[in-house]
Amino acid sequence: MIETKGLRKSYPSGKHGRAVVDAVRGIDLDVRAGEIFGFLGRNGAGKTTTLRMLATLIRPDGGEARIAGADLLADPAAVRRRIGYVAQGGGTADAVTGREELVMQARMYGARKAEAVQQAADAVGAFDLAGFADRPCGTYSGGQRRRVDIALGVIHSPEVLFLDEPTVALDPAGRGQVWAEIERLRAGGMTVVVTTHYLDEADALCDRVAIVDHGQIVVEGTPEALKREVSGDVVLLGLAAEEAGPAAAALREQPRLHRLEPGEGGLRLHLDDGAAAVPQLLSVLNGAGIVPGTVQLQRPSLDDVFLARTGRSIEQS
Ligand SMILES: Nc1ncnc2c1ncn2[C@@H]1O[C@H](COP(=O)(O)OP(=O)(O)OP(=O)(O)O)[C@@H](O)[C@H]1O
Repeated sequence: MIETKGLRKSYPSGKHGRAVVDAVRGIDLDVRAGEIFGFLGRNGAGKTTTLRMLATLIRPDGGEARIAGADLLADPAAVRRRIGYVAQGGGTADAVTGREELVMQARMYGARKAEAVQQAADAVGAFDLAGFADRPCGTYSGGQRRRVDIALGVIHSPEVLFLDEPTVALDPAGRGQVWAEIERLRAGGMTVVVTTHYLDEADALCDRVAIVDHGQIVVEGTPEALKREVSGDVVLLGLAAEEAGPAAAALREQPRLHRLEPGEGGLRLHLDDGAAAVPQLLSVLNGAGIVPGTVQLQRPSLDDVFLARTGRSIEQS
């Protein structure tokens, strides 16, 4: 549905604009129809610039892209008709009601007056906006406003929707509502590309993700596959202080074990395939007369993937 090759963009920077910032340095993407694709990266990694290029808002300096069958550089107007774009922070005005915004948006896409009113009414129903659609947008909660933003982005039934940080600054309930809408759109067959730096959300909701760093994709895949590639799980054994030494001695030769260290009221074991290893560990400990008070298995998260692939956590700029 979206294929890009070597997409790049630089901006002039410095006092006289002579220096350049290479914001996007050659991005290859292959987003499939009907998937939620997550674009993950730190502030300044190049996510917004990439999205804005794909949404025809800025022209790439180089590379090529096809979106929903149309060529981005040769026929941006065709691309524009087939996509929706919701900017970071959206575009609603405080004094205007959600319904009025929806009608104006439908008109902008060429609908006649009556048709636009009907499309706005349909959107109010589909996005469950009836409770507030006739109040000015300035009175909405963050989550309500974002739902109106998304409804505006899809008023013309695009094939692809680009969402830039749709859940930033929302409380957990608002984030949940926004993701529920995104999932509903996907269930209706829409392809959704979303940037976020909430890795837990991306893990739970994206079919595939790409991690972007310094304007380039460093890795791409399903959250599951990426997490599997980060070697090893962690098993935490809760042990009495006097048991930790003998337990460490008994476990040191375990085949799947990479590292063993004291930690969190017992021992912390780094090993492959923790779920399979746990019964064996318990049986070895049992043989040494030790029964751990607690056993906890920690699988790698997308944060671990991010750290392993970029050398820093997503929170560090
Ligand atoms: N109009 C501009 N002029 C100059 N530099 C820019 C411009 N827009 C973006 N940049 C720079 O390009 C780089 C990439 O910015 P971009 O906004 O794409 O990153 P991002 O990953 O979306 O970050 P964020 O999550 O903070 O929005 C940054 O170094 C940014 O400062």
